[in-house]
Amino acid sequence: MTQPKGRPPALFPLFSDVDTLPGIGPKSRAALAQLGIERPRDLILTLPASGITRRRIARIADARPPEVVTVAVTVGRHHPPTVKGRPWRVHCGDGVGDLTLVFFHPRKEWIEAQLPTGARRVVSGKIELFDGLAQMVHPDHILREDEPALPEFEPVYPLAAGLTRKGMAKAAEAALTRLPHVREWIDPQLVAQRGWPDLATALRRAHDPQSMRDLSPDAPARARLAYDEFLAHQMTLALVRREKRRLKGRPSRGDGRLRRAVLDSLPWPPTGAQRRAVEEIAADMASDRRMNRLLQGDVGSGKTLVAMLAALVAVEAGGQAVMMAPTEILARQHARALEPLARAAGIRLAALTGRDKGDLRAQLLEDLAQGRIDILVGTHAVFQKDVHFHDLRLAIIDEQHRFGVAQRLELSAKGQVPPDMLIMTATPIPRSLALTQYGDLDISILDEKPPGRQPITTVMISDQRLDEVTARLRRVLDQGARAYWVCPLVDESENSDLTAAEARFQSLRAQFGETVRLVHGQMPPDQRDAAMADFAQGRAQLLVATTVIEVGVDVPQATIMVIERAESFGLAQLHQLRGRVGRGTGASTCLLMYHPPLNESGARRLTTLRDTEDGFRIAEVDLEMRGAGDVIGTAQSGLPRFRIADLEHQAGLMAVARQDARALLDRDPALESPRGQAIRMLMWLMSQDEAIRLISVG
Ligand SMILES: Nc1ncnc2c1ncn2[C@@H]1O[C@H](COP(=O)(O)OP(=O)(O)OP(=O)(O)O)[C@@H](O)[C@H]1O
Repeated sequence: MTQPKGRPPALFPLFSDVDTLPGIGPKSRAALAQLGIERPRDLILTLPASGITRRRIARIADARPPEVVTVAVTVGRHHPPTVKGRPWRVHCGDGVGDLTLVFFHPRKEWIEAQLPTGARRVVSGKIELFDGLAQMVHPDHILREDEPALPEFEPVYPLAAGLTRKGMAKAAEAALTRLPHVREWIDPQLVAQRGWPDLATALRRAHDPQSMRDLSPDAPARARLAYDEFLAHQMTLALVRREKRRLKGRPSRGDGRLRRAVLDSLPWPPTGAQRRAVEEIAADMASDRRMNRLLQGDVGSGKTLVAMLAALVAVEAGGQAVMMAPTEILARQHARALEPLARAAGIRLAALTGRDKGDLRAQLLEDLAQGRIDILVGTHAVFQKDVHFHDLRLAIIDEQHRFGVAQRLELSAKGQVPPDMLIMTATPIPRSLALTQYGDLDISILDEKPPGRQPITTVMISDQRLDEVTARLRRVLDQGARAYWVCPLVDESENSDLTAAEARFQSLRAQFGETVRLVHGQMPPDQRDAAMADFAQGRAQLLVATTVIEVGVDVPQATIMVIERAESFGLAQLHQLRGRVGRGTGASTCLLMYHPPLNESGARRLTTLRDTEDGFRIAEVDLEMRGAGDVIGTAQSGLPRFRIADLEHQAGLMAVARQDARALLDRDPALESPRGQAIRMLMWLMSQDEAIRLISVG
C-alpha cells in the first residue's frame, strides 16, 4: 500500500494492508473489509461494542437460566439425529445435575473429537431450560480442564460473517503492537483533570475491558479515545474555517437607513435574539474577512426578518444579496414574505426559480446584471451559469441540513470575490451535532419566540374519535377559525400520501363545503399557490395538506392543526408541522391523531411533543432516540463517521474539543510546537489527510 506524502514513517506499519498482520489470510481480510477494516489502524480503532459476563459456577444446579456460565462437566452419551433437521445432542453431567449440549449440523469427526464420552470438559455458553431440562445450544467454548481458565468477562467486537470473536481479538492485539510511541497531544491539564490514560494505555484497556463498566462512554480509556476522535475532527473544521476566513471578503458596512425603514414599518420590535443575531451578522460583514455564519432558529422564531436585515446590510453597502431555498415552494414563500419588507425599504426584490423561462427570465437576468435588482430570492436556479450579479455581497442559504462541509466549500468558491455566507436552518439541532456538522461556521441562535405568543395546546387523540375531532372543528370553523389538516405519511411513495390527502379532502369537503382547500407537492404550482393564497387571506378556512406545508408557511391567523397518523412522522418533522400554528397572538391547538395501539417509539415521540414546544429540547430527544446519523440525514450530510465517539453520550467532549482545537490553532498556527507536532500525528492517525494540507498554508 503506498503511503501518502507527508505521513510520518512511524505510522507506516499501522497503515499497511491488514493482511500483513500474522494470522490474517485472504478470508479474514475479506471479512474485515465488510466492517470497513482495511488496515491495522482500523483495527485498533474498532473497539468492542459490548461484552459477555460468563460466571463460573461449581455445579450445573447453580445456573440461573437463561444465563451465560462456565461449568465443568463429564461428557456422557452422544445422540446423533435420527430424523433429518434435528440436532445432535450430547448428554453431560456433574454427578448431581444434567446438561444437554445441542448442536445443529456438527461434523461427526469434530464433535466426537471435541467431546469424547467419559472425558472431563469445561463448557461455556448460555444455559437455558427446555422442557424443564438444562441445555446449552452451541457452547461458545469447549476446553480441556488443563487449558487456561476463561476470563469472566469477554469483550464482544462487531462481527461480520467469517470472523470469530477470538479472531477479532487476536487481530486487534496484533495491530496494537504496531502502534508507535507518540507524544501526548491533549492538553496536560485536561488529561490530569479527567484522569485519562495515555494513548497506548487507553487503547490497550479499551480492547481489554474487565467489566461492562469499562465499556461505558465515561470509562476513562474510552472517553479519552472519543476525545481524540473529536479533536482530530474539530482540528479539521478549525483549519477549514481558517482557510475560509483567509478568503478575503469585502467589508460591507451600511448606514442602517434601510434596516431602520423596515423596522419602522413593523408593528412590533425585534426580539432580543433577533437583534443579537443581526448584530453578529453585521459585525461579520463589516470585517474584511468572509462571513461564514449559521443562523439556527426554532420554528416561528422570526428568521425571515433576520435574513432580510442581513440582506439590507449588503444593499446599504451598495451591493446585492441572494437568498436560496431548497425547494420551489419555499423559495416562493420566502419571496412573498420578504416582499412587504422590501417595499418598506424601497428596494427591488425579485424571485427566480426553475419555473421562470423565456423573456421574463432574460429581463430579470439583465436587471440583475445591471444592479437594478437588490435582492434575488430563488432555488438553486440562482446559481446557474448565466446568472450574473452586478455586485453580490451576501449569499443566504436556507438549507435544511442538505449541505455538508464539502458542498459549502464548493459553493463559496463561486463568484470572483466570494460573497459573505449566511446559512439558515429551521430545524434546531442539538449543540453537539451543530458543532460536528457546522464546526467550521460561527453560529447565531434564535432561541426566543416573539412576545405575545401563547403556548400551543397539544393533545393526543385516537383516530377512533375522528367524529369528535370533526365535530369540534365544525364549531371553531363556524366561529371563523382557520385550520390545517395534515395527512399521513402512508409510506415512502409520494403517491400514496396523495391518495390519502385526496380522500381526506373529499370527505372534509363533503362535510364542510367550499371553505376546504387541498395542497400537495404534485399539484400544478399555480393551483397550489392559489390554494395557499385563499387560505392565507381567509377565503378558505380549512387547508388539507401533505407535508409540503412543513416549513416556511406563515399564516398567523391559523390556530388549529390536526395531524393524522401523527405517529408516522419523525419528531423534528412534527415539531416543524406544529410550528405552522401558534404564530399569532391567538391561542392555538394541535391535535395529534394516532392509530392505536401506539408502539413505544411512537408514544415517546408524541408525548415529547405534547410536553414541550422547545425545539432544542425536542432535538435532543430526537438525537437520543435515533442516533446522530439519522437526525442529520444520510452520508451526504457531511457528518463524519466516528468509530469510537458516541455523539449522544459524549456531546460535552465535542464542545471541549472544539474550543481546544481553535485555541491551539490560534497559539500555534503552523502547528510547529511540540504539541502542534503531536496534533499532526493525531490527524494522520485519524486520516484527516486533506486537512493536514491546510496546515502548511498557516
Ligand atoms: N419580533 C417579532 N415580534 C412579533 N412577531 C414577529 C417578530 N419577528 C417575526 N414575527 C412574526 O412571527 C412569524 C414567524 O416569523 P418567520 O416566518 O420569520 O419565522 P421562521 O423563523 O421563518 O419560522 P419557521 O421556520 O417556522 O417558518 C411571522 O408572522 C413574523 O411576522
